[in-house]
Amino acid sequence: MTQDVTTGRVVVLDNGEAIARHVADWLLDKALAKTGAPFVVALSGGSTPKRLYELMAEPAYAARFPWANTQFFFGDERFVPVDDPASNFSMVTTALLSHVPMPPANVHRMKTEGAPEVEAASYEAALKALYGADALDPSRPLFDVVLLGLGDNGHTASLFPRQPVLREETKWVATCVPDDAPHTRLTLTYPAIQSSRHVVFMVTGAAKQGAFTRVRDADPDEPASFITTEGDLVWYVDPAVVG
Ligand SMILES: O=C1O[C@H](COP(=O)(O)O)[C@@H](O)[C@H](O)[C@H]1O
Repeated sequence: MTQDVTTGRVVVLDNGEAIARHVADWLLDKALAKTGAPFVVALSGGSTPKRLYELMAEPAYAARFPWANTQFFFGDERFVPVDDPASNFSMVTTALLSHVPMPPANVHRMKTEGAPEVEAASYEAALKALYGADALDPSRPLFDVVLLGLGDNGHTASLFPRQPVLREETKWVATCVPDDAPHTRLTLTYPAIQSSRHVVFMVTGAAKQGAFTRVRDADPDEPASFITTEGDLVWYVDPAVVG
């Protein structure tokens, strides 16, 4: 089922498994179609993306995916040690990276060893090095795909309600200290996410219904209401999300 909403297109699939399988197939097609330049993806944390990563690690899928031509960045990270269970990098490593022949140099984790502001600046420098410029050109998006989730409280990546990072117009990567969730965060900012060919939200479960409804109604207090892209934006949700 597809329906129009304020922000992007909404596709309702049966459950998280169906969403993960659909996005895995779609991502493989996009990756194989990208030739002559790296396929650049910003990965999300979260439970539904985790199943996507597990599917990508399956041998039949992994054998077809162009790992060497792909660059993985992260949309956000909790400022915890790299092996902490709360680390998005740790989750992606366990679900995917430890099973596939991805060149380590193609995986760009958000580091948490130094001060948060220093690590945010360092990550932005890595993105700029890949992009080959310090200014984003709308005709040449930074990311092929940005994967995103939606928190119960309306956050996406680590763009949390009421936080100064929501007003960031210059930086590509910034810190965020949520007042209603644990851990300082590093996150892509709105301008960096906007510099994309595709934004894909994966959202499941009744707990997300309230936040999703508010985003659909363009509630200005929901950070996800302001996600934009130079390309197309799709919300993959299950029936519990739309209610
Ligand atoms: O904190 C985070 O949560 C969001 C949503 O995760 P979910 O498990 O509730 O779907 C996620 O998109 C983000 O990457 C993560 O750091």
